[in-house]
Amino acid sequence: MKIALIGYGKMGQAIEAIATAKGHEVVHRIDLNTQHLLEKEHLGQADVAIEFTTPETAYSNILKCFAANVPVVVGTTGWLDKLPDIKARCLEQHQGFLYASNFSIGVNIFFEINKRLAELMATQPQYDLQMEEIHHTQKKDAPSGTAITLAEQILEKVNRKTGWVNQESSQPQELSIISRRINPAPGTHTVHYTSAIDDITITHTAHSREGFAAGAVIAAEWLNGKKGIFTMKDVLDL
Ligand SMILES: NC(=O)C1=CN([C@@H]2O[C@H](COP(=O)(O)OP(=O)(O)OC[C@H]3O[C@@H](n4cnc5c(N)ncnc54)[C@H](O)[C@@H]3O)[C@@H](O)[C@H]2O)C=CC1
Ligand SMILES: O=C(O)C1=N[C@H](C(=O)O)C[C@H](O)C1
Repeated sequence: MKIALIGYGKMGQAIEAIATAKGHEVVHRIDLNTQHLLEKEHLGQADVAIEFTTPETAYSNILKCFAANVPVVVGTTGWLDKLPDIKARCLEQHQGFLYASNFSIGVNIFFEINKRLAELMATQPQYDLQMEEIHHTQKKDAPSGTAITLAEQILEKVNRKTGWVNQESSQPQELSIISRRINPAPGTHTVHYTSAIDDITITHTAHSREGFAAGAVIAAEWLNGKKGIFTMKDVLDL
């Protein structure tokens, strides 16, 4: 499979190592100084694009993939206000698009555990809850995309929380997400349920970026040749 990497930073390089070890060919490494490679004549040479850039640039890069008729796997976080627009354009233009706030298999299993725990806690108002995410200091967005996914899953089930805030909160209806930036931290996410009697805590800790990169390559292999809007849940059949 011919891959165009859009964003050749920490994730782009980790993805290249895994993709080439699996026998794929990286035909473009697109970064700030090689923006001309986003044009259709170049990008169109790839079977699939993998986009890990910045919250400010993901949207226009995805549109370039649509224009070049190349399915795109997107891992960039912090741009979700534009997700409805991207989904609409994807369908209008008959393109392939797969976004995940976290590509690691472990986190996607953790998402399923989080949903089930929230379902059980929905009828147990004696438990309050709080979330925490820890990442390296170069991270641009807060809370993390993964934390937002976890919070949305919880809010769908636990009616005593009406929304999330990215700070400590004394308002019982607010789900507090605390963001910490410490080096080195590839990504740790925790959901704490606390009561006067006991606590239940679930945590996923990434030991490196390998899980995110391996998941992104699996997603690209799966998306190759497909049209439509997908997530990691489709890839892993969860
Ligand atoms: N969904 C997931 O599983 C994961 C998502 N991420 C997200 O991926 C994104 C990138 O993360 P890292 O690689 O760690 O960041 P990074 O800062 O190491 O790399 C980003 C790269 O994008 C480049 N870039 C900036 N604007 C660009 C443009 N217009 N076109 C092409 N390249 C451009 C930068 O020069 C830089 O090399 C972040 O939003 C992060 O939150 C990170 C890890 C896992
Ligand atoms: O920026 C990162 O590094 C990560 N970003 C993703 C997020 O925002 O959830 C996924 C992972 O936690 C690493």
